[in-house]
Amino acid sequence: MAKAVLGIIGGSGIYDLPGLENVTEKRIESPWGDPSGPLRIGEIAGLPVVFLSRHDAGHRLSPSDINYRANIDVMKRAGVTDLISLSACGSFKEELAPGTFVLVDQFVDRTHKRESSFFGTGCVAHVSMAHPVSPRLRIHIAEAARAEDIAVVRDGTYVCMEGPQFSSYAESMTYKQLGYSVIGMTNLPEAKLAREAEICYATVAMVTDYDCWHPDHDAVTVQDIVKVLTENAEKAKRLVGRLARDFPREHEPCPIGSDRALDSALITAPAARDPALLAKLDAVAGRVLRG
Ligand SMILES: CSC[C@H]1O[C@H](OP(=O)(O)O)[C@H](O)[C@@H]1O
Ligand SMILES: Nc1ncnc2[nH]cnc12
Repeated sequence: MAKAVLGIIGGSGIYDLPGLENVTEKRIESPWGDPSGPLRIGEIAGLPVVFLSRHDAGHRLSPSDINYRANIDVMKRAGVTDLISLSACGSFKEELAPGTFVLVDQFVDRTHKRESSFFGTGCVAHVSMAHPVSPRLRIHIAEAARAEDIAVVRDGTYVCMEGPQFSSYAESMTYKQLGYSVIGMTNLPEAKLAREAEICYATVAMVTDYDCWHPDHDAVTVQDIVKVLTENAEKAKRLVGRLARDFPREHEPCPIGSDRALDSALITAPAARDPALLAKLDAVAGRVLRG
């Protein structure tokens, strides 16, 4: 069995991972372009942990400008088997108040400017996204949260909007009426690409606001979000510390096959494959392409 390597992508408010020990900062080259920044590679309680700040230091990158393909590719090159996103989000449910952590199990894609596949002309693949989140990872996160006395909601649907503007009132009401739980701007391209790269993925969606649907709350502003972020970030770091301490040292096979997603996904005949694209796919799909 492969050694488990835990990847953490930090979103808004999480630009570093205190508690990471023996850290080396590494800039891994990717054929997909520049990742958000260097990887911080270290360990927590002996477990290898790789951290990447999604928006980079100083929140330099907007959600539409993040190179999600390069980010997932370098995580794969660093050996990450299990990837957790720590993300800020707005809430569509009264009971999911700011400060609540939601372990989402479904995503809805409302983005339109993202490169969210490694595959294309010269090597076509269709992976399943029926269950985008690795159930085992969600269970481990929920157990770590219980041990740390951090309240989490164990399921929910995250709608990923393009942004960077927040939703209009009509959009917010529509998503609420459709029964979605939370909204953000970043997680769906990551979930899709992680699946293609056969990395187990889970999201900790940390509620910062009620978007703009709530009659008793003003429309969301960055200032409001930042106030809640600091508190959420402190809890998230505690959660990750516990998760890493208790995480299995061997990668557990994913019950829904996230880590074997390419077994039945490639459709382009070997003779029709483009060698240049195959070269770029070396890290994410080498397992199946090399045979
Ligand atoms: C700072 S508010 C909007 C911003 O926050 C979320 O970022 P992340 O998912 O990286 O935590 C949201 O997706 C937007 O990018
Ligand atoms: N209301 C909201 N909409 C989109 N992304 C968010 N991130 C945090 N709050 C958000």
